[in-house]
Amino acid sequence: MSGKESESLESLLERGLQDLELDEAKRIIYGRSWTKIKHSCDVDKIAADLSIDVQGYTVGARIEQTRSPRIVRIGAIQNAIVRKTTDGVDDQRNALHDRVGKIIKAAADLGVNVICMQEAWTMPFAFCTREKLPWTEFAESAENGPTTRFLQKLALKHNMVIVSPILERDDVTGTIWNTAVIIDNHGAVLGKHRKNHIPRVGDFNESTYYYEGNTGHPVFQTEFGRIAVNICYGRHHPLNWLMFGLNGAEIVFNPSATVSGLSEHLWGVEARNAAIANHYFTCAINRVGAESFPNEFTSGDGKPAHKDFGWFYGSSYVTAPDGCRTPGLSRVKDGLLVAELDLNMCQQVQDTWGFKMTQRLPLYANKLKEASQLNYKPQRIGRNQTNDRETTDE
Ligand SMILES: NC(=O)NCCC(=O)O
Repeated sequence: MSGKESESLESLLERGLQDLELDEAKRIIYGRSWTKIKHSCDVDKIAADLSIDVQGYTVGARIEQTRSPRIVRIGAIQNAIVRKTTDGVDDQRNALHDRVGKIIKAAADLGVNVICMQEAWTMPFAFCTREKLPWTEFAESAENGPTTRFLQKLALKHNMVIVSPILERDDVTGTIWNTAVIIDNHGAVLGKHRKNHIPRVGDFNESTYYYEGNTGHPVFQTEFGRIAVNICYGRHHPLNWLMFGLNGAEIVFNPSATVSGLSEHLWGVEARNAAIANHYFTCAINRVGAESFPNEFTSGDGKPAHKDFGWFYGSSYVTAPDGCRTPGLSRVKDGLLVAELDLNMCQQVQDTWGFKMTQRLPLYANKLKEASQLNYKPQRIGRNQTNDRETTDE
């Protein structure tokens, strides 16, 4: 590799494998393959005009006798920041509104019913700096801020549900939260969800800005299915995914911001496993590109002072309840992923595998209550492993 970021896992596979071998490799990695959507409009022109990676896939469920298919098209937008981090806050946010607004329009042309952007899509992921200004000025009201106002018009115009992960400034307390705002297809703010699990890893110094969320695990009932949002670091917590499932989610969006060298080998595992374990669709979305900040920072992890976060590797993808996933979007380009799915698959897979029947919630509820007590005694059997070696002065 010439030191340049590789385009995608798929492009690497396609360079090394041909035809049947390539199909077999993808079958082993991704499971039953999704079929490319045959769009009526000129997708290549959309991709060229916007300079984005546009991919569209469809997966069907079995036809039932007593229920019609519940076909929904979901969209994921991944994008780099548009302006420099040293530009004005309003200029940076407006440039992102303009860029993402064009991609939302393209998604509408491609028939998307529900769309989700990446985590904190209206700003650079500046939480690495631990600086309060100007970054906290990106925080805005979930219900009445400029971003929600901007998207409400688009949601109504395109008859589209929009999931907008932003930095929220609580209207009453003035506190800041990492929040996903859900706007329904009539332009109304349906509600919001605040990020449940806040990282303290690498340069992800988010706990400097906001606390763990206090909105629980809401599932939003929309005309295009029951949706929920698991924001980034929450993807590492299976109980977080579980609760959205217990609340009846059919699609869980995972808007994220994460970098190569930290999480890329986990990226294809966690949202995919959540879909399998909870019998719902997941949509993992990651931003792309590198973001450099004016002042050097360190994060107490031994790395020398630096001004950037590393490479946000995109690679957004969708997984069906049966564990079959789409290829990922580009690692290096802005992108729009369209996935057409039949929500009936959730119940069909649940009936086939039965995890909601076999998951033994009362057992684990009791065990978790015990394990969360300060005086918890781990259930261990057998001899203690003696780790202490004889030390000899040589
Ligand atoms: N935004 C965020 O929570 N990132 C934490 C790092 C990771 O989860 O990969």
